[in-house]
Amino acid sequence: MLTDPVLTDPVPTDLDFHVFDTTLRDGAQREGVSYSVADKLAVARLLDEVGVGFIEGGWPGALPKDTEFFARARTELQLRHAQLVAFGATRKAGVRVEDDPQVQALLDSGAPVVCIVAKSDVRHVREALRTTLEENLAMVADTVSHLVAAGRRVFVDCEHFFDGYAVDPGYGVRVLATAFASGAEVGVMCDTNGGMLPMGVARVVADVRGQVVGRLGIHCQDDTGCAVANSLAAVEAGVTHVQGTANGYGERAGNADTFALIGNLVTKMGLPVVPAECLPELTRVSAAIAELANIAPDDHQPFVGASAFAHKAGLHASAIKVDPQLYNHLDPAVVGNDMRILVTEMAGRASVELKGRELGVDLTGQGDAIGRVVDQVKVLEADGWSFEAADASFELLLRAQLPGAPEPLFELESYRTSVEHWGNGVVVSEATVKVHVHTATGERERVISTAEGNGPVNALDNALRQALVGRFPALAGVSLADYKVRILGWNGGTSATTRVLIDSTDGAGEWTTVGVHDNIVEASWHALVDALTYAVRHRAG
Ligand SMILES: CC(=O)SCCNC(=O)CCNC(=O)[C@H](O)C(C)(C)COP(=O)(O)OP(=O)(O)OC[C@H]1O[C@@H](n2cnc3c(N)ncnc32)[C@H](O)[C@@H]1OP(=O)(O)O
Ligand SMILES: CC(=O)C(=O)O
Repeated sequence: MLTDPVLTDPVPTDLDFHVFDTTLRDGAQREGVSYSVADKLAVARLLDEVGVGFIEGGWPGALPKDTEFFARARTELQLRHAQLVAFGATRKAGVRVEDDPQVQALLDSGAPVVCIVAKSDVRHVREALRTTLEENLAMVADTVSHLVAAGRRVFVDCEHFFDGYAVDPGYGVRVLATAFASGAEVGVMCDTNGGMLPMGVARVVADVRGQVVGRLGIHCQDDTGCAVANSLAAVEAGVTHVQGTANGYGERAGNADTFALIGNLVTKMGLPVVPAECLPELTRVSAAIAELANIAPDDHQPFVGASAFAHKAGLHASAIKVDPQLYNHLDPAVVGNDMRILVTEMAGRASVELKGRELGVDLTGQGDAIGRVVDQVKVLEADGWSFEAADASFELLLRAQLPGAPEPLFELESYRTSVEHWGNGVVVSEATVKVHVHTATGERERVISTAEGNGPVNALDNALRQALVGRFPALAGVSLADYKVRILGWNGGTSATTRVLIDSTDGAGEWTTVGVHDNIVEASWHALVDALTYAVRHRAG
């Protein structure tokens, strides 16, 4: 019997339904992903926070890292909701289950649940396993009974179930029936090659339900882009165990996305498959796992992406102003996400009003100013400017149209930058700025400042901040965090319109500004001036 359980009893939902996450097993089969054991432990903790019932941690015995993961999980993982699952295969053909080291490693892992993969397509049994259909059934029966006798809960992943069903439906059903008769708790129908569509999945699941007694599950790969839809169709047809991976990471095109599955099952199908308090964790956990996997988050991912509730079109904004539900399929807060309004060339007056609200700018009675901002943004965007990612530049532009708008921080007399390549291979930039700064007593003071930098923009930034810091001390704590350049189109020769985005930080927060010009240094200058102006007006004290 199991003597050293890894986990405490899970906190049940009020529904008999399994959400089974395989980020750490199938998700790790995605090209480019390689978790350390510490990463795997961190991912497991995060998955537990979204309330999944089962976390498949890997294949102990096959991968040393996974063996270590299960060993460390015994002392380092305290999960509140999930049970840990060890993945493995049925015993080898012609080998006694007691003598199969791969099966023994599953027991040694200490995981309270074991999920074994079994062949359920006659072609795979004959061609890949090179054994008989009867021996494959014996492999399933022996492995399941052995693990159950040792006190494990056993789930069986029936590989290539749907493809096999098209060739010999009776055999896949026999594999499921054998698994259940041997003590398996779940028989999972796998769309291993990911070639199914929802209609086909629903048909097969409904057909199989009438032929076996036991909990059926679904595992879908995303090769047709239908993994989530296929899984939901299977639920509709009667399965009560769904497998997915965080952000849909997985072999080839990936798996069903656990977060989209949970979002849809709870909010669209009315199935409380995770504890209610876990649902708002989806967005945070999705981003944190992307970080650990070292994959840039997909902003457009349903439910949890940064753009999942971002509205660009003016007509959308005008309806959202009346009622956000008119253009949102869900209140974003339900899954821990936020609605955002984007002000671009596609904006109308309502977009600017809502953006103003988001930025904390009071636009009551400012109809004319709002109209001027809409027009100005359209003209600037036609010239290559983009305020979508540059909220700080937009806020300065907006406030400049309001009564009592503040004076610029300084007037520019001139700036100059140079790049020197010294004989020893060192490249140094220098910049000089000449500005007129308004002093506290209202005088105009001419300041000339020269500074070096590792590039012309860095030198300009240093020289300008040096010129202004005496008057605006908060600038001492401001620095460039990121610098992005986009060439918007060649005008011939080396001339092109260049858009520069600058992220600045004062240690407590970040803000983004934009500049556009044919000359990259001048484009950068615009973005720099906005960055420092924003720091003085909206970050200082
Ligand atoms: C659909 C899925 O995603 S299932 C998950 C697949 N995951 C992985 O393969 C990742 C981890 N895999 C590994 O580390 C290795 O492949 C190992 C350790 C499992 C096996 O490595 P090796 O012993 O070198 O074998 P190899 O990978 O070449 O072949 C797999 C063996 O398992 C057998 N096998 C395949 N599926 C099953 C099964 N369901 N039940 C029993 N045996 C199986 C094959 O017949 C083959 O046996 P053979 O060596 O006697 O010909
Ligand atoms: C088990 C599994 O990962 C599959 O069949 O795709």
